[in-house]
Amino acid sequence: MNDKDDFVIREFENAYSTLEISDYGAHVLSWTPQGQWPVIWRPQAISLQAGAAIRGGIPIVAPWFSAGYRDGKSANTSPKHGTARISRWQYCDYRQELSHSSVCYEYECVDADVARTPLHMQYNITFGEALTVALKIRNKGRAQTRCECALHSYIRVSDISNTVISGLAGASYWNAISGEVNGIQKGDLMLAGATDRIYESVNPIDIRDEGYGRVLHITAEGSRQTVIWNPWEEGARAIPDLDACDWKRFVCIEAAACREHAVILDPGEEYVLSQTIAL
Ligand SMILES: O=P(O)(O)OC[C@H]1O[C@H](O)[C@H](O)[C@@H](O)[C@@H]1O
Repeated sequence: MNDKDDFVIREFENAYSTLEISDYGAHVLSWTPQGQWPVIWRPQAISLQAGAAIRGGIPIVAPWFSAGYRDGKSANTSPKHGTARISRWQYCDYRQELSHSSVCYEYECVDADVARTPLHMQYNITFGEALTVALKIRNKGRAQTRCECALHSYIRVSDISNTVISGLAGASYWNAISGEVNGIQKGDLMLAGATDRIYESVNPIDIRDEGYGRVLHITAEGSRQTVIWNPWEEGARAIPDLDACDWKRFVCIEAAACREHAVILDPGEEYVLSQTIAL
C-alpha cells in the first residue's frame, strides 16, 4: 500500500446533508446539513501525515484515551489517544436509503491496553437530517481485556464566547487542567479559558449558538462520560494545524468511556459507543 491509498478522502451527499470522511482514521472531516453552516468543524487545510492525528472533524479515540489509565492513575501509553485515529481503516460499504445514508469502516486493532488482545472495530456513520457515528468494539482474543474510547467531535460554533452549553448542570467533573477532582457544574457552561474536563454525565447536551441562530442537540449511547475541550488561544498556538483564530470556532464534545470507566470485554464480547448530533 502506498501513501496515496492511505489518504483517500471520500465525499458523500444526500438530500439532507453532505459528509466528508478520510480512510485514514475513518475520520469524519465535516458534516454539513443542506443550507446550514457546517456542524462539524475542520481546519481549512487538512494536514495528512502518516503517524500524525488529523485535527478537527471526529477523531476516533481508541483503544486508550490520552496516555491511558492503569491502577487508578494516568499511564504512560503512546501514542496519545490510541492507534485508531492514526491507522488506515478498511472502507466497507455505502448505502443510501430514503431518509439517510450510511458508510461503514472496519479496523483490526492489535494494540489493546492490557494483554495486547486483538480487537475488531467497526464504525458506522449515518447521515441525513442528523449525524450518528457508532463505534463497535469486539474482543477477538482469548482473554478478558479493557479498552478506553471516545468520539472526539469538534462542534463548529460561530464564536466560542457566545456559545452556551447546557445539559451538564449538577454533574461532577475531573478538571484535567487544574487537577481538581470533584468540580460540580453550576448551571449552563460558557467557556472562558482553556477547558479540559471529564464530566460524570451522559445527559443530552444542547449547544446554543446565537451567532448562527441555532441550537444543536447532542446525545450519546453506551457513553459513560462527556468530555469538553477547547485549548483556548495560548494552547492553540502549540497546535500546528490550527490557524490563529480557529480555537474560537469549535468546542469538542466527546462521548467517552475512559479512565475508571474503561470498558471491560470478555472474549467475544462487544461494546458500542455512539453519538448523534442534530439541529
Ligand atoms: O491534541 P489531541 O491529542 O488531539 O488531544 C486533544 C484533547 O483531547 C481530549 O479532549 C483530552 O481530554 C485533552 O486532554 C486533549 O488535549
